[in-house]
Amino acid sequence: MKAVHFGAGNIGRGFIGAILQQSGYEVTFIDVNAELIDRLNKDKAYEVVLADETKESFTVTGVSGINSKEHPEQAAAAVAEADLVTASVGPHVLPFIAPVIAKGLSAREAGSEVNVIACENMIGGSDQLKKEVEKHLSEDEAARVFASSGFPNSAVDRIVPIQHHDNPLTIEVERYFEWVIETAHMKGTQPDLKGTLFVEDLVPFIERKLLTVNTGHASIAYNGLLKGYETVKEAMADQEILDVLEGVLSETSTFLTQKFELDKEQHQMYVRKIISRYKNPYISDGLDRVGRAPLRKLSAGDRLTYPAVELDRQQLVPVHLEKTIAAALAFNIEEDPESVQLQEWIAEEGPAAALEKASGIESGSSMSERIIHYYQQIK
Ligand SMILES: NC(=O)c1ccc[n+]([C@@H]2O[C@H](COP(=O)([O-])OP(=O)(O)OC[C@H]3O[C@@H](n4cnc5c(N)ncnc54)[C@H](O)[C@@H]3O)[C@@H](O)[C@H]2O)c1
Ligand SMILES: O=P(O)(O)OC[C@@H](O)[C@@H](O)[C@H](O)[C@H](O)CO
Repeated sequence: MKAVHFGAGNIGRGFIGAILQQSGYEVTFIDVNAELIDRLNKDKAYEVVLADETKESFTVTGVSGINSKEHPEQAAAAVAEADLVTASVGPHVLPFIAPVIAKGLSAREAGSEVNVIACENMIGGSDQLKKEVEKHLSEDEAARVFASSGFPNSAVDRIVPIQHHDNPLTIEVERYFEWVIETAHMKGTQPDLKGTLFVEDLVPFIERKLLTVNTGHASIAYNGLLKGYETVKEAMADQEILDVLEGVLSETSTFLTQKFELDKEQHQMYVRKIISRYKNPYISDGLDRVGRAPLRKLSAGDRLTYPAVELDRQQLVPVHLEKTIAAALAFNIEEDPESVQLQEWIAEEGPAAALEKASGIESGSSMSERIIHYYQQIK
């Protein structure tokens, strides 16, 4: 069986590629990073190390790579022959991998079924990828391609920080992982993927994950940076950061347990497990990585604004989410293009207009005023 995975980065190598290989797939990574692709083709294998007291490691073998910047036709040919296509490139990169996927799917043998699964931190990631792919197909081609290609949404959870090893392929990951895949939009036989959960409706799973793991993470990053910390580990040793984190997760818990009628005690256990993962002493994760792409993180359907606006609609004031949104406005990392853009908007138009542009929270609304009040306090 052949799998093609777009994005040979942290989650690609450290999670999805490893699961695919352990499930019997021969994995071809497609990436634009020449160093990674050349090394994959040279070594045909890489090492995954578990970030805990055991430091156990295993080798992912039988892998190769295609540089889609240099060889887009080879990348499309790999998609045409694949039994499964997956991606973890970041939500904003989906439009750039779509042409190759469209070309590959169009070139498949008539009726040969395949699933394309986006493994990104977003709600409806595969739906979004399908929309991007559709832009590169005529109406007739789209009807033919989508009759045999499924785009099941998925939720992926495993903390993989930025890596610093002599071998650029080596990857250190936490032992914990969760990969949930939606069956509703799947074509053909369900793939047999080790340790993966298949569910009819992904919405409760992706929202629970995004609004717990990622909202919590964002609060540690944005509030931690304000206090001069550089890593999650440093920030987690500060009681004030822990208090905001508890507050944020209590607010998203209120939203999630109501919306999905979750058992409160079980959800609390889930929250406690996530907090213990942030405290993993064997992982050093930069707050700049965790807070990266603040415009995406502040956007209306993402981890901060979405739960805050929903709670506000219920006349509940989500103080901790609002304080975290204010802290996100202050995220100022010059290597991060979205941070640069955000700071330009703030400088040119003021924080309330910048907040509205990023999140859709209307300038002059009571929520905007509270957030800007916190932002002025920070400044
Ligand atoms: N790292 C984590 O802890 C983690 C956990 C769960 C989910 N995710 C999600 O996984 C996705 C990837 O995150 P990551 O941490 O692995 O990032 P990453 O930067 O390590 O990996 C992304 C990879 O995509 C490649 N890429 C960029 N443009 C491309 C293109 N046009 N075609 C092919 N490849 C391209 C990059 O070169 C890079 O190797 C994101 O959506 C992220 O939210 C990350
Ligand atoms: O990848 P992002 O930028 O959406 O979010 C940063 C982190 O919160 C994220 O990568 C987590 O480490 C991951 O989602 C854990 O499963």
